[in-house]
Amino acid sequence: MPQLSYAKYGKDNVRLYKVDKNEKTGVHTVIEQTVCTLLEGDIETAYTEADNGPVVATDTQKQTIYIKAKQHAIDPPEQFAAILGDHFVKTYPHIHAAHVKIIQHRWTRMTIDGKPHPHSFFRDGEEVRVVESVTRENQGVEIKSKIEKLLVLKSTGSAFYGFHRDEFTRLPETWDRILSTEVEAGWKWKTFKDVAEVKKVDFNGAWQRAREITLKIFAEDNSASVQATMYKMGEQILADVPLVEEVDYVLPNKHYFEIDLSWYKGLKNTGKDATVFAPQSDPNGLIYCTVARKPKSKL
Ligand SMILES: O=c1[nH]c(=O)c2[nH]c(=O)[nH]c2[nH]1
Repeated sequence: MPQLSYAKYGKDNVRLYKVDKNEKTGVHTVIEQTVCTLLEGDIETAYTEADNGPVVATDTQKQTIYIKAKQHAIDPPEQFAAILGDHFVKTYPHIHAAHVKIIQHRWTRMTIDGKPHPHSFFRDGEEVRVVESVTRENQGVEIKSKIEKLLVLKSTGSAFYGFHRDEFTRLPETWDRILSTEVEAGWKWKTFKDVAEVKKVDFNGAWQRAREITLKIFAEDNSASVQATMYKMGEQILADVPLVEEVDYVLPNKHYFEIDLSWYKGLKNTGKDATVFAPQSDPNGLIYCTVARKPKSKL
């Protein structure tokens, strides 16, 4: 006899825009997000007995996002996620957990004639700021903040040598290579007991710090490998943001291949003479790591 072993449901891809208009200065500040809410609880009969009684409609969840966005700040997104989660578990006695994911898109203020423009913005890249939260009834809120889709490249300052070699190995060692990746970085906060506790945290400062650390270490580290460089990033974020328990990175290694052009009039384009490369879309390396304060388990 089959049984429902797990269920959650909600509304995904709820697009949200909020503007703050400073009446005194005329300066507008805009935030655009894509929100997902998913609810868990005593909802089995909706699946097993076609009973819609316990179903807080996904449309209701969407309307709730709009109303709460009007009533509260939506920035920082971590705080807005906690407000939404708290609402769902407190309003509906049969809902015991609320998952909220918020993707915050970039709208960067334009500089016109050397001055910040009061109400015009541009999308400076596909990078997004992401928040994933789970609020559980009487158990507080777990929050993970993330940077995703931050594309970076360095044209030197990266090596890869001394790796294991056997009969399957073809890759030559290199002491100078191009390093490029699309950063996915996440930092998991300690569990907060309620929204009041969440409101005290400087999430925007932490996001800025994590981003600065990622870029600075990427640029300045004389990289021995993706693995060694990403570990340094994780260590530094843990050192700088005390409320963070764990940092993880997922970094694809986007390869740039040398092209031998010696067939054409002896052109030199390899080793130290390499200037024209072939960027590869696939396959790519894919390197994960999680850096925690206390050792939990061996890899
Ligand atoms: O930084 C790297 N790590 C690897 O594990 C690896 N493997 C590989 O082929 N190139 C690289 N580069």
